[in-house]
Amino acid sequence: MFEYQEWKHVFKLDPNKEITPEALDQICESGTDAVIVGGSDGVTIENTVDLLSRIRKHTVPCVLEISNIESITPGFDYYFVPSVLNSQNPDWIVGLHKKAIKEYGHLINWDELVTEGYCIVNPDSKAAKLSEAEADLDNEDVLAYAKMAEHMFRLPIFYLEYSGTYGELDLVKDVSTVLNKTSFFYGGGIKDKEQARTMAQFADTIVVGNIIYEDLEAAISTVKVVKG
Ligand SMILES: CC(C)=CCC/C(C)=C/CC/C(C)=C/CC/C(C)=C/CC/C(C)=C/CC/C(C)=C/CC/C(C)=C/COP(=O)(O)OP(=O)(O)O
Ligand SMILES: O=P(O)(O)OC[C@@H](O)CO
Ligand SMILES: [Mg+2]
Repeated sequence: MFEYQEWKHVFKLDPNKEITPEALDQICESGTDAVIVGGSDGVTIENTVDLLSRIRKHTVPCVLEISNIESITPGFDYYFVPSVLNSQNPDWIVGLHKKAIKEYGHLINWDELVTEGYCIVNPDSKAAKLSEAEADLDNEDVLAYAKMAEHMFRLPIFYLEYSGTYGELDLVKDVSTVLNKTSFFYGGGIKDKEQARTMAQFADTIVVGNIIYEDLEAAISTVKVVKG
């Protein structure tokens, strides 16, 4: 399956973290719909190309989630570009994007570029700090961002980012009811199959990240409950 709108489960691998060849084989052959390569710090062209070349031994679709201009490299199936809707600094919403497009616009295959409307709701996460997100939001704020993503900006993806901590189910449920055309990605704190199953009831796609590096077996177990 290649179309990201159909993905139910994805793993996010951090180029700045070590993963053994055996663990990477298990992730890529797990039955997940795709592997996203991305992280908020220490992402370089070297560790990105290294991880891409290792993942490419497998057939799983592979996405670069761009966190800085310097580590963009050809060879991914898609380029996911975050725009942090709740950032207080326009650089993280459109500013860095304008700079990148001015410089590399002629190289962009627009069919491979997919914009993610990020709403970062864990104020302690690295991503929130880096992108200067106003993350202490109430549920109505988050729902407003979700509606904005779909109806105003017509973004392909709304990404509710709890990075590092498990989210509030009622909010995830409510977000799912306001999104129809925009795909709803949920990420943050999924550590076992029960948590994966719960969030996958409401999100179109769940993103499993850090647990890969803490408990590989638990990470792998999140695939089957979501994909069947
Ligand atoms: C040659 C070639 C292939 C050309 C292609 C050209 C192309 C695709 C150009 C792209 C143009 C473009 C629009 C680029 C955007 C540039 C850019 C830098 C945008 C900013 C992105 C952004 C807002 C980043 C903020 C941080 C963020 C939201 C990162 C996402 C990843 C994330 C949340 C990871 C989780 O954090 P983690 O590191 O795992 O944290 P822990 O360590 O705590 O777990
Ligand atoms: O690492 P975790 O907490 O699983 O979060 C996944 C992803 O949303 C991070 O960008
Ligand atoms: Mg992480």
